[in-house]
Amino acid sequence: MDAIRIRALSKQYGSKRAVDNLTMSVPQGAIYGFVGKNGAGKSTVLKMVAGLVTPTNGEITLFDRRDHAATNGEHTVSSFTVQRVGALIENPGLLPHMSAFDNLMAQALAIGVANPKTVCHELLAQVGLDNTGRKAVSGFSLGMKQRLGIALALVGNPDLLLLDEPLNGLDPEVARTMRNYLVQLNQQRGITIVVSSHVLDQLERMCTHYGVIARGRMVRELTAEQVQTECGDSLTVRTADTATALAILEERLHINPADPVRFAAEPDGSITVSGGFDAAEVSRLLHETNQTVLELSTKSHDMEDFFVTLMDDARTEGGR
Ligand SMILES: Nc1ncnc2c1ncn2[C@@H]1O[C@H](COP(=O)(O)OP(=O)(O)OP(=O)(O)O)[C@@H](O)[C@H]1O
Repeated sequence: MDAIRIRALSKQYGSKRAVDNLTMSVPQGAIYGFVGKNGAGKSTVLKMVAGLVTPTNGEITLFDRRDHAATNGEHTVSSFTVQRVGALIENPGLLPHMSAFDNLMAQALAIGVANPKTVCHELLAQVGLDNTGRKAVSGFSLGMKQRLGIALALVGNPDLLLLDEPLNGLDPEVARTMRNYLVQLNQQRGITIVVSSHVLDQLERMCTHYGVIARGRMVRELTAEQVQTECGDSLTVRTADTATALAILEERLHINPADPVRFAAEPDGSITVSGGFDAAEVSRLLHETNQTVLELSTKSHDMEDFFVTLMDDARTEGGR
């Protein structure tokens, strides 16, 4: 089951189309990295999923319940969404003169949580803020505020957590602790988490799935395994006779079932070999079959480059 399924979602602000016919699927149990440049539309999508912004058009289904739909500007958010979705989007909405505990209590009482004191004490301990006592939130560091923001989003014990750039501005050590905490929430409590970021590095070590958004459109969704495969090494083969070389490689190259070899004939006449290939075996095969080899070179695909290319993808559409 998908925790979130979005079809043809759009949001228009005056003449600005912030989200444009977007499709998105977040499997239940995933940690979904929502990647895009500043202004790509990440926050707007998350706000629509959380019911904070009304879509101009489209359909949002949460846990197979389509009670969160918008057509021609009409929008309803059910109590189901309010109860099952926790969100930290842009400003955590903290009450600056109150303590961390009182902030959590205010939220717990507002949404009618059972045993609010116990729940709030437990959450404070989980995010490492149980030693802050009566200290007002206005004196907290950014990292402490972000952690409190996450605790606030968790007060209602949601099944889906939406976090908009939660690691921004945190020093690397705090960001690492936060990442570990999110993975723990996901693995131990089964919470599906969507984390947006314009910095891939922040997501790399925790996500099971990725969605890349550019100019309000979903460019591509892929699993962490697919990213690994696409970012592995590839081999460029250029021979005097591309068609024959391709046929020989496809027929005779040893295929590893765990990481099958893939071939692509490129427009410039070269062949790209990716997956679990053995460059020495390719070379030997071409030599044995008397192919005239003009080029045989390996290329490493950097994950950062891979995502930056995807994030830039919409540029070629010539804007909107
Ligand atoms: N309330 C609004 N009124 C008008 N335009 C808006 C509004 N909210 C967002 N936009 C515009 O919509 C586009 C998408 O914004 P959004 O905040 O969703 O992007 P983002 O990917 O979250 O970027 P960032 O990382 O900078 O927050 C931007 O061009 C933004 O200026």
